[in-house]
Amino acid sequence: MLTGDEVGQHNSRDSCWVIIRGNAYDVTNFLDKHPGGPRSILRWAGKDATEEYEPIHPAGTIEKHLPIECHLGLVNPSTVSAPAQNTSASSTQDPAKPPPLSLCLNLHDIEHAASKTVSKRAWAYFHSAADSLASERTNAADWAKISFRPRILRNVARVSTRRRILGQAASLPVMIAPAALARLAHPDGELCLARGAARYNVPYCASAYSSVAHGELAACVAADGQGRGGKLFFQMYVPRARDEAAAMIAGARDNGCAALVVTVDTPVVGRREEDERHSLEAELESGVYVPPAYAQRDMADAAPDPEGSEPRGPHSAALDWEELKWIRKQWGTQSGPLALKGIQTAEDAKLAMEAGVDAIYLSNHGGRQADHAPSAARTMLEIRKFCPEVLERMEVVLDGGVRRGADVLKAVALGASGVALGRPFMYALGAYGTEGVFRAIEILRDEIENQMRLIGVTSLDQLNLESINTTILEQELPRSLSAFPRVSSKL
Ligand SMILES: Cc1cc2nc3c(=O)[nH]c(=O)nc-3n(C[C@H](O)[C@H](O)[C@H](O)COP(=O)(O)O)c2cc1C
Repeated sequence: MLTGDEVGQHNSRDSCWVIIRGNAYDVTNFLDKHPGGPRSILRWAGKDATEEYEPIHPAGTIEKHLPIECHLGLVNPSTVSAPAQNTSASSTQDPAKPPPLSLCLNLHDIEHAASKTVSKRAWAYFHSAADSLASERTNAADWAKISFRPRILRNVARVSTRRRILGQAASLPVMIAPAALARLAHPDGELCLARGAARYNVPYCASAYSSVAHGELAACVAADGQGRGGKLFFQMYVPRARDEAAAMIAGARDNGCAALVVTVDTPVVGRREEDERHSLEAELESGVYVPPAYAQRDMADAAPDPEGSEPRGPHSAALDWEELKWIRKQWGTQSGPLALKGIQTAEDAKLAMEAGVDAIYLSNHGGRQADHAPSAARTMLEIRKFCPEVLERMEVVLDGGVRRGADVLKAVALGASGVALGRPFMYALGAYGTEGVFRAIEILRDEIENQMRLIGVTSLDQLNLESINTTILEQELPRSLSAFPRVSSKL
């Protein structure tokens, strides 16, 4: 059995050992492969890193990524000193009690409860958006620019909210968007989302960076013990190495994921200043480096790229339409649809169609990637104006700034089969765990049903462009695009 002192001697970039759950690991050769960058590991070189590691890594991560010879064996616990710096920044404990869940009447109330109760680190990660925050603000503002054209006297005693999303039956036109690292805010993490998906039969698109193992999520989504069940989709960030990408795709298939959603708006991670600021402030306060939950900055200490100046982020910045063909082949056509997440222009929607993709997912990543990016509502209208054939040939889902049942219905009227929400579900699980996720879905369900009655529709397929007024947003669309020379200026 090793001692804490022995491990402590390997505390540098040249020889870096860490202790996790009582075992020592040699991570020297893994430093530059770590998706979060080497610095966040080096901070723990020679020490017990369990507290930092636990909330953000799913079970089995070490076994998957470290060759067996790097597993050094047990460390005598009586020889290991407690972590010197237990910064409140990394705490997942919730110091304040949220108000009773019954007082949350809408998703904004849940967000408010989360802002008071989740750790500062989790809040900074969930809440942050890129640069000037313009993309995030546009998302909310653009839903408000669309109004309804309510019809009356239509017998709306019974309404149906059923929908198919990425090929799967769902009880609502709602999907849980991929969002990473939920265990930063709650010990059950993404399991809370999976339970919500199972109970209410809505799809859950699990993030590649889920802090709960995908196998566990798949088992949880498949049944909630009462004969209900949802569907799990897998969101993939394409890694640099093809063998890693192939393993991810095979894993998604093995776990029975019913769709592969490839995120294409993330050649580098957006500059999320709230997240970075929290990390810097926590570092100042504690005197030790506190990594942002997830940011490009942490890559600064990675070894230089021998090939030149390609960004050192965790995802492939070299991903292109050619590489997509390879992904298409790996996933095949039997396992469910392949969707591209992060489409933001009519041109790329058309290219996706020509590339044989089954569905597009309009998104600016909740305003966390490109600054001044268009909202999904705007992109949808752009597609309708310049290449409407895309909507006949491919399913469209979208997200960004959706906070009300009315927003969901506007998106459906624009042509979306499903509408995803990211932050609201993270806030819900952060403040209230699984019950919070249940409540968030119930709020959306009630708002959707009520609004359907108030605008005179009894099923979602009755919604179309005549159900809404998009004049304000249309005025902000590009007048012409060289890729579509023969398009009229009307929708
Ligand atoms: C905390 C957080 C983590 C996220 N993680 C991922 C991810 O791992 N993969 C991904 O494709 N998108 C990710 N996103 C983006 C969401 O999938 C989604 O596009 C966005 O949250 C939608 O905007 P909304 O938060 O306004 O609903 C994340 C968003 C948040 C807020």
